Amino acid sequence: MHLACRGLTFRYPGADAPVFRGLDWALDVPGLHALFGFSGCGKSTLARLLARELAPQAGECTAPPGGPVLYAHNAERLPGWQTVAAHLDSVTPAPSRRLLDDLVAAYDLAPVTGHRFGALSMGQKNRVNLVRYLVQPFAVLILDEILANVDEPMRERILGDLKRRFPDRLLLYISHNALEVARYCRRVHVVPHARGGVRRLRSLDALDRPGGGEPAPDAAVQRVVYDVLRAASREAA
Ligand SMILES: Nc1ncnc2c1ncn2[C@@H]1O[C@H](COP(=O)(O)OP(=O)(O)OP(=O)(O)O)[C@@H](O)[C@H]1O
Repeated sequence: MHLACRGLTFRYPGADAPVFRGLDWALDVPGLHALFGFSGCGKSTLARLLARELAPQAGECTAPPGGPVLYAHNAERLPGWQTVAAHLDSVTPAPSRRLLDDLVAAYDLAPVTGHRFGALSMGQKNRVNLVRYLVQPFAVLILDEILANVDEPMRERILGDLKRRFPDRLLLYISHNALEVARYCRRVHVVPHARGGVRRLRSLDALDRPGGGEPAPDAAVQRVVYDVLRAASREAA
């Protein structure tokens, strides 16, 4: 399994500098991974390149076999006039019916399935949007700030569930929460801030037990992630 970029160069029309300049990066194990970096470093741009919503000026992205690369983000809006149940029913393929019921229960959406999408809170909308993607066939699902406005216990519940439920598929989670990505993600792929374009990412393995054995305190875990991000950004500046 490989989700990869080779020699990826991308510049927005009219921009002074590229966001990526000859980026080489590969992700070769399934499970829940994270893309982490300061605001504006290029996480969403990379996600859209991987999902082929944007075309690079040079280089390419390759996806693993077994389905499309889907890109879910927190600004997506479903039809406001339809009930949640009607919408989820209409987009769920027959083999995923059971999965849909499980996810609605697990993510605490049962109380709002009879409501119109437009009448939901932001956190409820984002959970419905997430479920809508999880029931589709995919090889890779990119989750860009998909749990924004969802409370902490529910975020933890969902991230734990994603890890357990989809161990053989590739989920790439974009979040600004260092502790969350370090605790839940198999690898954290750190995107440095690089003025002339990002050339490489740093990948950190399972950070929840850096000392081996005992879980490390929250502050220590956060520090590891930010130390790597700052060092990579200094190097790339
Ligand atoms: N449509 C666009 N046109 C021109 N420049 C853009 C466009 N979208 C993003 N950019 C620029 O590209 C860079 C990377 O943006 P991107 O949205 O990928 O960052 P990000 O890491 O996802 O940020 P955040 O964490 O704030 O969501 C930023 O400098 C941004 O200003």
